[in-house]
Amino acid sequence: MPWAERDAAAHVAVPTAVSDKYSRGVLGVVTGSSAYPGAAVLGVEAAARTGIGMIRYLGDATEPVLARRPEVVSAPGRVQAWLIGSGTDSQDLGLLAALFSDALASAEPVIADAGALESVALAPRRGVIVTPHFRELARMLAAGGTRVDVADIAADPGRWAVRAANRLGVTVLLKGATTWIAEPDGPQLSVSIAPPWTATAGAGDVLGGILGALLATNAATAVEPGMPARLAASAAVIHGLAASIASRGGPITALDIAERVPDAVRRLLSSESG
Ligand SMILES: NC(=O)C1=CN([C@@H]2O[C@H](COP(=O)(O)OP(=O)(O)OC[C@H]3O[C@@H](n4cnc5c(N)ncnc54)[C@H](O)[C@@H]3O)[C@@H](O)[C@H]2O)[C@@H](O)CC1
Ligand SMILES: Nc1ncnc2c1ncn2[C@@H]1O[C@H](COP(=O)(O)OP(=O)(O)O)[C@@H](O)[C@H]1O
Repeated sequence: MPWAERDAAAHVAVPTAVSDKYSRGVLGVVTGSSAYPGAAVLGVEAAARTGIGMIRYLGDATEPVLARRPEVVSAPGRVQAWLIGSGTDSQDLGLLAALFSDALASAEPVIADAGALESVALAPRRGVIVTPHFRELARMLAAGGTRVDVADIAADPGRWAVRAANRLGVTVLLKGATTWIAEPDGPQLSVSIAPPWTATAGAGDVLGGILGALLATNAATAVEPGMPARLAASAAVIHGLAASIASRGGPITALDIAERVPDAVRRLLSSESG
């Protein structure tokens, strides 16, 4: 089922007069590495610009993250959701492996991307959302004993997203020109609003940050049946809208997308109230 702008608008948590940074929601972030520090910067930037109470960054790229976003806290503590894995390599995790395991063993919702995808296979549960592209999904399925060519996934991505959700036991957001979302025994959603200029390095890291903010700020309902898929699809709508606003028919960078996220959220909220 296509997920529309009005559907996404209903999943943006708007602060009120009684909100404070903790009641709005805190996102824990374990992303980035010496090989890919930029992925951490992009995810944090996008989460901050989606609207969130606070971000705790606990990965290996603290210096560039704080240089870009001094609002970010690098001390451990309570969080309402986790974003793990963007900009990491599953073969070279070092101390990050334990942080991934802790997040997956917690009760909080978790987005697992890139180098954290393999950790999920060991600990699937409700409230975990994986965000692979086609190659990453093929690798995840192969690790679970299902051999599939990347070309086969590309030929029928919607069906593979549903199959993967049911086989892996987690919500799958499969990235591409159309983003397909499937929750085990739950909603099957799709979003096709991003312009092809979105196919650029780091755009997926930005999506992870947007989704992290939506999970943390909707913490009270985020793991209820159907909600992981709806929040994931809402993040894809905000991402695609931000990319369209940034692009206006021309080229964009991932950071351009993150910087236009407030405009995308504003547009969703004004169309909802109008
Ligand atoms: N700024 C950043 O820090 C960025 C970090 N990223 C991180 O990079 C890591 C790897 O992500 P990928 O999606 O690349 O992982 P994949 O493992 O899916 O892609 C790598 C594959 O692409 C192939 N490849 C490499 N260069 C190629 C070229 N010029 N032409 C054709 N094929 C080529 C490689 O042989 C390899 O098979 C992840 O941790 C991801 O989060 C990416 O998001 C890009 C931006
Ligand atoms: N042809 C396309 N048209 C529109 N959006 C696309 C297209 N190709 C990729 N995207 C989007 O761009 C992002 C790419 O993410 P990803 O593959 O993880 O790249 P990276 O790892 O470099 O961040 C995803 O949100 C995906 O849905």
